[in-house]
Amino acid sequence: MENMMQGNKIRRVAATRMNERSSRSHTIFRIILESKDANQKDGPVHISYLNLMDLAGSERVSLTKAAGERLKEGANINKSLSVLGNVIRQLSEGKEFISYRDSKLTRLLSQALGGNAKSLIIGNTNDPPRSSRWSRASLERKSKLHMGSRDESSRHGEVYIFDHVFKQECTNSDVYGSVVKPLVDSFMEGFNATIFAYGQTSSGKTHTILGNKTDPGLFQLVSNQLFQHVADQVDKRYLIRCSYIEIYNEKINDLLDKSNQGLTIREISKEMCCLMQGKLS
Ligand SMILES: Nc1ncnc2c1ncn2[C@@H]1O[C@H](COP(=O)(O)OP(=O)(O)OP(=O)(O)O)[C@@H](O)[C@H]1O
Repeated sequence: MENMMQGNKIRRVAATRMNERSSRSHTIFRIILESKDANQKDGPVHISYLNLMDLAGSERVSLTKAAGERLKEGANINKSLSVLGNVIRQLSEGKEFISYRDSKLTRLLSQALGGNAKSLIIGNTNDPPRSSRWSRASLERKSKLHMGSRDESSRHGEVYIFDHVFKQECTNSDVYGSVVKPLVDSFMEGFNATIFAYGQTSSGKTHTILGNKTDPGLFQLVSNQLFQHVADQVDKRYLIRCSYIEIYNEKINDLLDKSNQGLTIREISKEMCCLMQGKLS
């Protein structure tokens, strides 16, 4: 936890007209869980990944009045979010070719988005919203119409289905209990999972992931559940590894080690992946 907080100090943030501490990079906090049967010395090792993503917010220059370096950052943020949107659309339409390689963000997430990996997108919205379509009142009203379980919003032929719409006064723990915990349960059962905080600038994405003393964020809540689970499973042995990186202007920087900047992505074959999971040995 302390390392994570240290990492946040070197994450790129800057003041814009929309947010005094606006994230200028996407961050990926990744937990890798390795587990094996405590009674089987050479038994298989199961590996699963959980990514907690604090995406930088999409920006409109007309609102942020960005110029110079801020403008360049904003352009990179918008471009990578657009690639992420394309990838998610291609996956949901079952396309054969998925354009993972169009941005560092999607390259790093390729294993966590495809296959039988599970994803959850938490859409944060501003108050007042930039568009009435995304106002809390509008979403809450529709949520009530749909008995609070699923919500649909349709305009220009687009249909959005929400698992849940939360009220303005809800806490990170409310979000965690309703929609995040089931995903973390799957992760501990061996599925790869990714949770995105997504939305416009200054809509509270970083607050969702990091929280504060009175309203702990998802990072703290996931860690609590994970370590409690590990402590309860006496017949299993676990290894937990973490990484915390940012993608800033298409450059990957290690937030846990200041000297480790401009990292390159190395890909491993599917066979090697299976070997690592103890399926072929
Ligand atoms: N639910 C909340 N409770 C209390 N404060 C909040 C909440 N959501 C957001 N804030 C506050 O609003 C401000 C903007 O939030 P935050 O920085 O999390 O937005 P963001 O979506 O990550 O923005 P950006 O994309 O520009 O980085 C911060 O000062 C944050 O502490």
